Amino acid sequence: MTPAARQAAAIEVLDAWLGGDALEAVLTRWARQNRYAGSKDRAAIRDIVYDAARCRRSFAALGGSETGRGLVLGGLRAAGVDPDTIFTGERFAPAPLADSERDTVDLATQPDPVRHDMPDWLWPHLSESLGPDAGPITDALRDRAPVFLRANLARTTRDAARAALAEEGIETRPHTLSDTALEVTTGARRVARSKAFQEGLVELQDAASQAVVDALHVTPGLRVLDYCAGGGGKALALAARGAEVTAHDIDGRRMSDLPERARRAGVDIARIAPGTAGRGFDLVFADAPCSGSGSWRRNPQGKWSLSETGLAELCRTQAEILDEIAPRVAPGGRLAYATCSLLDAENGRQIKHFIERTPGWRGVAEHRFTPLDGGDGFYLAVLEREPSGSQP
Ligand SMILES: C[S@@+](CC[C@H](N)C(=O)[O-])C[C@H]1O[C@@H](n2cnc3c(N)ncnc32)[C@H](O)[C@@H]1O
Repeated sequence: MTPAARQAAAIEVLDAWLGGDALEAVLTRWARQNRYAGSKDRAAIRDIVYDAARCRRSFAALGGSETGRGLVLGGLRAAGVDPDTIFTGERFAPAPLADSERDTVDLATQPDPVRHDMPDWLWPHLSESLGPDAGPITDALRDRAPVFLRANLARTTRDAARAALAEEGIETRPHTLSDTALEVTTGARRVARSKAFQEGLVELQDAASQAVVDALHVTPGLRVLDYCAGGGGKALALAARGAEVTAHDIDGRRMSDLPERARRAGVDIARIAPGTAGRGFDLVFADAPCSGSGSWRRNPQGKWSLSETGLAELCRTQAEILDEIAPRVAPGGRLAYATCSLLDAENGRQIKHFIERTPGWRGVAEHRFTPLDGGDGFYLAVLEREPSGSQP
């Protein structure tokens, strides 16, 4: 496909997305209906579409309309590409620009939520949560996320994993966020098929997600309940550091890949049915459901689908989860609460309210990671239960 044909395909996909379909579903459908497109074409179209989804408002402003055509036009202008080289009207290319599409705007004159690609209602929450960093952090969410791997300490070291990947042509560099983190610099699309991955030397995991696990300072034999285990990314990292992990999730199906992932990683993780978590754990960890605002580089749809009522609902669920897990911590043990959110309502404020309403707990550590550190945005609070705590 020519560059112009790829942009035309992206216009079609974006129109379907703006019409309400999920981005991944539209991309899959487009590929099925256009089998002539090779893997390089599909990857290029995907990149165009995801860039436009991340930069929806600024591209729409630059392109003059919030349509697939407007987003693609705005994206070309943002990248400094002359749109007339793409909008040629030749076979498979988008139609030439109309006069009305030749007007351009200066992004610097646009309101903050447009310049930083955020919904209007969310901007005050972000400003309040991030202060003067709101602009730089939300701008970082407009970029593509790097691909990070976690060296699986249950099987190897970071240096050995790096060397094994390099033998397969996958180049990486250590990342400062975690002593297990590797950032892929070449060959990211080959990782999942590589021998190093298949043999469990590495896992795909964001670097800040790894840093969250590091900050839990797990020691071998520590009894950990991962209360919101989901696909098990953090459960696997905890087990690789020697913890005795019990994985729980309100939706047991979300943990269905965990046995296979644990086998590949060479670790044991006990899975329990929803609602059957016991008590007396040294550490109870809740990687809570959240807005996902720290990971909107990877899932840009999230920032447009989150609503004020949706956020309030998430905050209620997070408070309930904190109340559910607190009694499961042994006296003198720890509770850890994490989100991949940048919003104080889901993070510090949530913990402040928990400590206010729950006797017998004190905060011992708090960590905040933002995309400016390289990985996704994450929040972690670690609390300690008093040895003679008044919890039931
Ligand atoms: C952020 S994801 C977990 C990601 C996972 N820890 C990882 O590292 O791959 C949050 C998980 O919380 C689960 N969840 C939502 N509400 C819950 C609740 N009330 N109790 C337990 N789990 C819950 C969701 O099903 C989801 O799998």
